[in-house]
Amino acid sequence: MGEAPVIYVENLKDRFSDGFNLRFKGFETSIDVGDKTFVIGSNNNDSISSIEVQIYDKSKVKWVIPTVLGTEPKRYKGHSAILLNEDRIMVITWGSTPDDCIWFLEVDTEYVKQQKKASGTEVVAWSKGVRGDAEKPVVISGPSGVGKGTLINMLMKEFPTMFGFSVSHTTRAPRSMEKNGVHYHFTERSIMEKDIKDGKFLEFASVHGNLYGTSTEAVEAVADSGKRCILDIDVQGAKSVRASSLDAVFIFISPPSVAKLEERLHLRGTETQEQIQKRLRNAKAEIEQGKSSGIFDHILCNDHLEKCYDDLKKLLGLDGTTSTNPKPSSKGINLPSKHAASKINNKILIKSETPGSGNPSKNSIVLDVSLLKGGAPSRTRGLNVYAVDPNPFSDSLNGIHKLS
Ligand SMILES: Nc1nc2c(ncn2[C@@H]2O[C@H](COP(=O)(O)OP(=O)(O)O)[C@@H](O)[C@H]2O)c(=O)[nH]1
Ligand SMILES: Nc1ncnc2c1ncn2[C@@H]1O[C@H](COP(=O)(O)OP(=O)(O)O)[C@@H](O)[C@H]1O
Repeated sequence: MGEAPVIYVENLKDRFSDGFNLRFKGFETSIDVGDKTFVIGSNNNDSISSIEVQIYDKSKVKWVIPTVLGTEPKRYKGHSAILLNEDRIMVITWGSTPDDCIWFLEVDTEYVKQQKKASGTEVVAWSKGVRGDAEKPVVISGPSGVGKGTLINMLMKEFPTMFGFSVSHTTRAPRSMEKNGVHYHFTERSIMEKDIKDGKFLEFASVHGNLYGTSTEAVEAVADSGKRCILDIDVQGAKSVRASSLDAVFIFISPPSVAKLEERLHLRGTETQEQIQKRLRNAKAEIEQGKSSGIFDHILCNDHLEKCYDDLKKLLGLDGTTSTNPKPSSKGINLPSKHAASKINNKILIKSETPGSGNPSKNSIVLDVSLLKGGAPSRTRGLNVYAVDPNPFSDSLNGIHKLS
């Protein structure tokens, strides 16, 4: 069956005595990937920092502190670490809440390779693990004034439990009716630039002279609530999302003519004449790109609003033939607060090590990682969870049943 020990908890201070000061005050694990050892340490006594990563490069005989991208796990009591596919380490935290106990530290995925190349430094990236799957997000692009916001509002009004809007960040000033946190997160450029550098954004672009971007959290919060996420982003942003790990449906809304676009922007009355002219100049390139770049799965012309809305609903399978019930939000995983983990093929067996919990197989859980999807900078979805039937005579994974 090929069960392999997968937790390597060692005292690295003894193993590597090259004078490098390991900073962890709490608990640490190490995992070998190629000629590197990744040491993940939690600082239990520290009120500020929770988890750190250090790398021992055996070929260069030196320690490296990598750039850590993404949102890391919150403070916890300890963890198990398991290498998957030679490119990511599954970190199962002890004593965390059910929705916060499975994490992936990506060490050599495509995303990490790209980031290493771009920064010229050692990079690792966190991605939170989530049970089950989410519906594909819907990316809607098109020139300013074409009617994206109007169409999205109609959809959200008709199907309030089904769709959720990805609230972007922007450095542009709010319009009079816009609310912070609802229409946009209005933010300072320096803060947004730092968050982008820290890997918190799925995509960003400079549009009409302002910075706009979709944070990973904006999209994942909608998916976590069981709703289908809608993104209203420009063509550059759509191109970035297309190249990312997020699997989405891409729709371009085109105007019947540039003259109609101009008329709509004037009637909307939210921009100055100068701003309108800038948006119209950009519109021509956006329409060309939208129609020819191959980014978009569907192009809809918004001439007559009701007709365009009906077409949009058809594309999304909302023409009455499919159920419009929202998917249940992804549930967490109740893990024993202290446990041992081992890997058998694509299954991770987690056994309780909590004193007094009795029969160890009683609290055993299996995480199936064969259908994982996504990854940094977003969540890693597709985790399946099974309970193992209590069986004092067997350590095997026979008799497992899926937890709903
Ligand atoms: N790349 C990217 N573009 C965005 C984002 N949010 C909004 N945009 C785009 O920025 C452009 C300007 O948006 P906005 O200032 O709200 O003006 P409007 O399109 O005229 O209503 C539009 O093309 C939006 O689709 C984002 O998070 N990322
Ligand atoms: N098909 C349409 N025909 C005429 N006006 C429209 C149509 N669709 C949207 N509008 C109007 O055009 C303006 C711009 O629409 P909006 O949704 O704000 O565009 P965007 O979000 O793409 O910038 C709004 O005043 C809206 O009411």
